[in-house]
Amino acid sequence: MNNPADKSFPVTWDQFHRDSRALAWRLTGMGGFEAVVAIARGGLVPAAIVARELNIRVIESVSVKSYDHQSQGQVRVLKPISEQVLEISKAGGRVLIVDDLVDTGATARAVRDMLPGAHFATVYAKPKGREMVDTFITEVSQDTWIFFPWDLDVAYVAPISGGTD
Ligand SMILES: O=P(O)(O)OC[C@H]1O[C@H](OP(=O)(O)OP(=O)(O)O)[C@H](O)[C@@H]1O
Ligand SMILES: O=c1[nH]c(=O)c2nc[nH]c2[nH]1
Ligand SMILES: [Mg+2]
Repeated sequence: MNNPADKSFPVTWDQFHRDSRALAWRLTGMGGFEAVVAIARGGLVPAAIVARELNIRVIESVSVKSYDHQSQGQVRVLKPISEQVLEISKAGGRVLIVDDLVDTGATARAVRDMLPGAHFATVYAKPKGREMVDTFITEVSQDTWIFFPWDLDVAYVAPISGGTD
């Protein structure tokens, strides 16, 4: 179980695009990947960006859910990986799994078990889960909650001094 995080790390669309591109750069030269598996929903956005940069056309998704707001529960698989992509991996083909972040590593562990030997990449990583990931771009502390642009809106924020004017 995760405690609600103390710190927040808001990410804009520009920053997320830049960080996802940086992930693609880091993955170049790691061998031609035949397919990308995006962990929906958060992994869909970086997977699209990475697949575009690395010219990968076979895109699969696996739907895994474990959080209600900031509380973690059991990892539930709502949509499995297709036989076609499992076969690519079993035949020795390189498969790239992409997610937006790894936190406790529970999601990554569940998906890794489905695709042993695949390369696992995330844009962000927290310390508890980073060992589960082969490649990531930015590490944040465990007590930080990352706010992704698709979960945000532009809103008023009170001054740092606490005053209202
Ligand atoms: O390392 P963990 O502790 O397992 O946490 C990381 C996972 O949690 C979030 O997904 P979530 O299950 O909230 O679903 P979503 O992608 O649809 O937002 C995030 O996108 C990762 O997939
Ligand atoms: O939007 C999110 N931000 C996070 O830091 C996080 N950790 C697990 N799941 C998460 N979702
Ligand atoms: Mg997710």
